[in-house]
Amino acid sequence: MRPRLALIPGEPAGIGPELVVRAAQRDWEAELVVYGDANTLSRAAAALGLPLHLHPAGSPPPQARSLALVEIPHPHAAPWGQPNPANAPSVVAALTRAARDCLAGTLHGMVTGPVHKAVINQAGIAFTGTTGLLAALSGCEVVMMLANPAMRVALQTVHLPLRAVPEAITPETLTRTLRIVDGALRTQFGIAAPVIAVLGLNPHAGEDGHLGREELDVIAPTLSALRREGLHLLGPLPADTAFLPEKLRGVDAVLAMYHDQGLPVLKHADFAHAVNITLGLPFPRVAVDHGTALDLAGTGRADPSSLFAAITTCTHLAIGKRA
Ligand SMILES: NC(=O)c1ccc[n+]([C@@H]2O[C@H](COP(=O)([O-])OP(=O)(O)OC[C@H]3O[C@@H](n4cnc5c(N)ncnc54)[C@H](O)[C@@H]3O)[C@@H](O)[C@H]2O)c1
Ligand SMILES: N[C@H](C(=O)O)[C@H](O)COP(=O)(O)O
Repeated sequence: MRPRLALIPGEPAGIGPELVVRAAQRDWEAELVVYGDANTLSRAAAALGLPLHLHPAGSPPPQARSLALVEIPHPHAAPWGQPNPANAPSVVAALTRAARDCLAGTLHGMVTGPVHKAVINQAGIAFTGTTGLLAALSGCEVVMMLANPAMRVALQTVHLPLRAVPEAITPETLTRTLRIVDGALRTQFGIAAPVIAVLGLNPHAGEDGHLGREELDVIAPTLSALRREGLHLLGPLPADTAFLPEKLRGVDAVLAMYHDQGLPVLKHADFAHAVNITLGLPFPRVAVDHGTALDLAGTGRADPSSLFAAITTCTHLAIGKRA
């Protein structure tokens, strides 16, 4: 089966459009259908001095390396590096249409470029990220997991202010997260008995309650209950040493309690080849691990490796290969 995947450039003033142009220079195992704005993509191709061939989705490609396009126009041609909130509704519409087509089964997955959360909120659209949008559209509980050749890191809490994190870690939410991660590692990644290393929240995993009680009161008892269900869980582990290479040996994923507990380590280990996978959806969704990089937009200096890894990962997930 040749999977058909949506490819969504994201914020038009960022590096997403030029990364899509870079992807268009290659042959892919999957059929890529861009949900985006032809004018923005053509401007990105001109900025890079690269060819770009687009044809309407549903019609046969007129030549090799032509990308199918579902046209979702942006009302403003925003200069590179200067997002315009007036484009936010069409940015969100591209994500929404692709997700609906995945849910309807006409697409086998979606690959998303970077969006600018603040600009979308400035437009009056409440938006914590594409992951949250997809959870709402699909009615599914989801977990964000980033992965690169060095490690996989899933997040218990994602785009929350730090002060809201402790109260978001409850036996119920932690149980739900760990069941989703364990289930996805088994079914999507083909790992028969996955081992998940669960980090503590506090320094030194709470130091027996002297530096915080979340480990004793919430995390440890939840892990004990889930171990009785057959999950292979380590922890709660002190986060400062959990990522040492010898500690990661035999670990299939790390569960971090909050965004910046886990992601800086993963992005430091290999920013270029990391991807962001949404677990728990009925279709694969894989995103780049980086943001809109407004400082680089239009310069041709943005590295397309994460987008390429996202396309490959989504293809493998869509055809049921181990990723
Ligand atoms: N997948 C996503 O949609 C996604 C992911 C992360 C951040 N964001 C959003 O992007 C916006 C900007 O975030 P930020 O500035 O914190 O992070 P960023 O990733 O956009 O930029 C951080 C640094 O990394 C560099 N960088 C990023 N991607 C690069 C690439 N492909 N090649 C070379 N260098 C690259 C940038 O130039 C910058 O110096 C925010 O709104 C954030 O929420 C979106
Ligand atoms: N937390 C993600 C990262 O650091 O890469 C990113 O902001 C993207 O989130 P969404 O997939 O929810 O847009």
